[in-house]
Amino acid sequence: FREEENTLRELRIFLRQICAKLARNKQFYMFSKPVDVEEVPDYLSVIKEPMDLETMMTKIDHHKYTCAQDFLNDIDLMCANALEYNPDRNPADKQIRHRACYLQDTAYALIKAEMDSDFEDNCRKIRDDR
Ligand SMILES: CC(=O)c1csc(NC(=O)C2C[NH2+]C2)n1
Repeated sequence: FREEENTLRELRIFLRQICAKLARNKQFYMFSKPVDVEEVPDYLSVIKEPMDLETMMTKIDHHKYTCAQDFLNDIDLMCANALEYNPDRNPADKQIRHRACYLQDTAYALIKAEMDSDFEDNCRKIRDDR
């Protein structure tokens, strides 16, 4: 199982690079840390499972992701949360929804461009066998 641990270590290194790149983008700053309930008091009454890039970086370090799709599932959650919490037609909501979709597409494109599909297939086999 040494090979499996080597594969998962390589996955974590790769996902940290993706996560850091997304968190560096100023357009995604509202996704970079958990929503501050002081600033947005009703957030947790609307969004049952919050997600953000800092939390995702911690999940990488805690070995919570065994394949890229698990990571992308949290990206999808973060995006869905933003669309749910910002449904109105006003410019502020529209901009946050646009940024959420842009973040999601960027994450998928980065992973698809830089990840070998055989590597991801191997990771999913490790996940499914566990
Ligand atoms: C992370 C996220 O989706 C978020 C943080 S603040 C916010 N929305 C607002 O502050 C108001 C604009 N209409 C509500 N959405």
